[in-house]
Amino acid sequence: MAFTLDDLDRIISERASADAKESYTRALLDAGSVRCAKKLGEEGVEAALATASGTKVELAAEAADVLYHLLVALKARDVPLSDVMELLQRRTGQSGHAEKASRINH
Ligand SMILES: N=c1c2ncn([C@@H]3O[C@H](COP(=O)(O)OP(=O)(O)OP(=O)(O)O)[C@@H](O)[C@H]3O)c2ncn1[C@@H]1O[C@H](COP(=O)(O)O)[C@@H](O)[C@H]1O
Repeated sequence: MAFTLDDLDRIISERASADAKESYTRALLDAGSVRCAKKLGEEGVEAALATASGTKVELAAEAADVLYHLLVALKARDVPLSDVMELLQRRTGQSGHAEKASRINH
């Protein structure tokens, strides 16, 4: 079966209770949400650079880093992945242009 974001999220939740010496995830969470935010920002920039001028392999690797660090950031702020997926699901009925207009008008 294909590996999913839910699978990665589950691993991150499990590793959150590991020892920080053994788990990069636990070490990041111990360092706090500002450190998680910094890593997410760095990986986002690296993914953007790879999108503009990297190879497809480089972009795939940077995208993997972004997804991992995004899930850790959500964990650091106690935002369940299911809340994010629910928002995305609600948006499926409309185009991106209509979704943007609805945010601007609120
Ligand atoms: N998917 C990932 C994953 N993707 C990226 N990374 C780490 O994210 C970091 C990327 O940051 P950089 O490239 O800037 O590397 P760095 O300079 O060493 O990082 P820092 O010292 O700045 O934190 C690297 O250390 C990567 O190893 C990940 N670390 C963990 N996972 C998953 O999380 C699971 C649990 O990991 P642990 O918590 O370490 O057991 C693993 O089994 C994986 O499934």
